[in-house]
Amino acid sequence: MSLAAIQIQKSFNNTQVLKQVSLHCEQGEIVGLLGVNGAGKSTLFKIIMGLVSADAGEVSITTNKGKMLGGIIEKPALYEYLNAAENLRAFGKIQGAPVSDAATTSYLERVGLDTKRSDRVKNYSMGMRQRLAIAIALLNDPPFLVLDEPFSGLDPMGVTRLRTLIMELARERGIGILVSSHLVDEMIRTCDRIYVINNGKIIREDTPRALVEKSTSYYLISGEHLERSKVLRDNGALIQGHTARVKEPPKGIENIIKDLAEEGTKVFSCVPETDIKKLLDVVDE
Ligand SMILES: Nc1ncnc2c1ncn2[C@@H]1O[C@H](COP(=O)(O)OP(=O)(O)OP(=O)(O)O)[C@@H](O)[C@H]1O
Repeated sequence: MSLAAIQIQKSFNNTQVLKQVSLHCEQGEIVGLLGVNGAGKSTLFKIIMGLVSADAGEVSITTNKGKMLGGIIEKPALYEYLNAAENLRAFGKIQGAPVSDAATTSYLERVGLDTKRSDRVKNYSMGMRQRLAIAIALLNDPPFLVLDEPFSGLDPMGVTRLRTLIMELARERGIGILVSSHLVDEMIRTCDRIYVINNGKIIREDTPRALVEKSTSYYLISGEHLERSKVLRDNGALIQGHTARVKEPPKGIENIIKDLAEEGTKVFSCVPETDIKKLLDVVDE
């Protein structure tokens, strides 16, 4: 089973916002669409969801399932004055597939929401809303999910939990997930494959590893007694407390980590300092 957008074109008021955009997502795969504000992510997802029509191109979903696609575009739309179970039942009715009490509980459990909670969703945090919206999108078990900027507005804990949920849905349930974001770090951590969109055009398709390499010049290394490290000094690192900012040398960051281990410096983490502009600049050259 696969989902594909093929050569999609779209203009608003004579301005082309999608230029021959093609992408695909297979079952169980998490595919990212990474781009800055206004790049065309939401428009493409709306076209894939059938909410907006394309001027040219086609969306193809090969599946034998009844409901092919579930999704959240922009902010999750929920009935504020209903509780979570009532929301699921209301959306089930709209989708023409009434949800039993047992199924309601199972959908809430699947997205990690408290099945006992009975107050209206008006009181819910952004993270809880996203989860409930995903439960609604999962009604009738579509093989594909489209999530537009699901991480926006979440606190760091909410981001981690949502990422875990997305990964579980893909790995354990085989759902193909298309997810958009303007955050390189989030895409790198979450996705199997990433498309970069700029000015309505897909300008690259990469693995997370390749994107880290292309979007990163500096790494933040956390560890113990970094100020005593000769390796960091020799590599011109800027050290502040337990953190050192170091430029990746031509021989690769992994060699600095290896040298630090040999030197006896304890390292807790090494995180790339990603910059989306580096991905866009390369193409502008
Ligand atoms: N209905 C519309 N009418 C006119 N212009 C539109 C419409 N919808 C989107 N656009 C324009 O299309 C371009 C792409 O917008 P889109 O919302 O797809 O970008 P995005 O990458 O999702 O951005 P963001 O991350 O800010 O949501 C923007 O210039 C936007 O102003």
